[in-house]
Amino acid sequence: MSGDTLAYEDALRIVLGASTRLPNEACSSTRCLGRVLATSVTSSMNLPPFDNSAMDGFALHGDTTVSAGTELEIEGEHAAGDGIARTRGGAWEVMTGARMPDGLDRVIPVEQTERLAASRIRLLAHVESGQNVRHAGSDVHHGETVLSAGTVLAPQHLMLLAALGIAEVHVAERPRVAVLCTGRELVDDPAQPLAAGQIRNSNGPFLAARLPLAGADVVHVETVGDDAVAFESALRRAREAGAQVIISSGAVSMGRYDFVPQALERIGAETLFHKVAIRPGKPLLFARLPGDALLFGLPGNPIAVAVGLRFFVEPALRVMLGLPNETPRRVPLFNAYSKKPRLRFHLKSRLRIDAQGRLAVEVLDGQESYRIRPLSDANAWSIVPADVDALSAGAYVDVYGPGHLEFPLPCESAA
Ligand SMILES: Nc1nc2c(c(=O)[nH]1)N[C@H]1C(S)=C(S)[C@@H](COP(=O)(O)OP(=O)(O)OC[C@H]3O[C@@H](n4cnc5c(N)ncnc54)[C@H](O)[C@@H]3O)O[C@H]1N2
Ligand code: MOO
Repeated sequence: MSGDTLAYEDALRIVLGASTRLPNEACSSTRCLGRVLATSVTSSMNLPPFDNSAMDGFALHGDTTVSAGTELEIEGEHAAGDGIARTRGGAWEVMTGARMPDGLDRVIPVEQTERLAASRIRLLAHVESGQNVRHAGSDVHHGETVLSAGTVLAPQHLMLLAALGIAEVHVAERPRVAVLCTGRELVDDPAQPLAAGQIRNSNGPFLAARLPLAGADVVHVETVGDDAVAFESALRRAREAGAQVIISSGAVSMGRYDFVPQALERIGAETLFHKVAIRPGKPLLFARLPGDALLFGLPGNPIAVAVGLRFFVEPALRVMLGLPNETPRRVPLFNAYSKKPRLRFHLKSRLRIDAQGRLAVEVLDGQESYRIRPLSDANAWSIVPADVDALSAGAYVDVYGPGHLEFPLPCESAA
């Protein structure tokens, strides 16, 4: 506890303890981008599958070095894609990627040869055994483990799977998540003019856009007014859509219309905590619903929603996906920062390269939880722990990427 409010570390422990690993499923290797590999992948072939030429040139054989000046008959031509060819002791004209004719063990590039007649060459350089040959299995050998469980599949992994002819992999099921935004002030349709007191729903589109990047499948999105009955119906629809995690925004604080805690009590949910010693997002609520779906009641302010997603929901998604807890990067502060003690701060930040080419993190101006403009300039979060009140420029802070599967490397320099 921090004062009478739960410390972030304790709240996180509760979230992790309530989250369970999802089952695995088979996934076509052409459609597995971004999925988390559940079982390691082993190659059942050599890569390259056969000895082949690394150069356009001439394949030949020798017991030792074949010397410059040697003259050879050209027996034939062998291009990438050609099948078996057998030597009678001469040279074969080969193209890059061509299977090495049987019995030949080295390749001399065409520019190191001189054409004497239509079918005769002279070597202009020595050639050693194995020279310019890409041997079978030299990249991946049969039986080798090439990808380990927990790999988040990226395009380079799909390249490897394709090269190895692996059609299907086993991945963790994607957590199914629903998003419910509360507030009668909210307008969903961007074309609808705002009446007095109304605002546009920005939390809904943010969550719906971020969740797939965090490995989740968004199965239901709904906006409801300040109405506990409508909220309970929306919870039912979210669960009917198969949601294992429900994220709500708004109505968890102290106001007259902050009905989420009471609605949860009425449907028999178990509230695991309400209020955490953090800023922003202090009134955050976490509950287990009947039927076991988890509910994250995020405070309505947009940055409280962003922090709730990043530092509470995403750690739960990692457990569900079979990923270990995240380790932050330690990065020096570009600017000094001070705050009041007792709350852990999650700060909209920007990783930058300083004048000496070193990585630094800048805490952006405008940290209030209603200010979304600085979030659009941010590419990272930096953390100032509850027991720290002032940090000077150059002090190291924990830094997290914008999503648990993303870590930015800035390309622009600090002004
Ligand atoms: N007396 C107190 N008042 C407040 C406290 C407190 O401790 N005592 N905590 C403040 C903090 S911190 C936060 S955060 C907010 C959280 O309030 P709620 O979760 O009840 O959220 P709402 O009141 O529904 O909304 C807060 C704010 O966010 C705007 N909002 C809501 N949903 C959306 C959306 N989908 N898109 C864009 N903006 C949204 C809403 O209009 C409000 O301005 O409570 C403080 N008050
Ligand atoms: O938690 Mo609130 O988001 O500080 O405004």
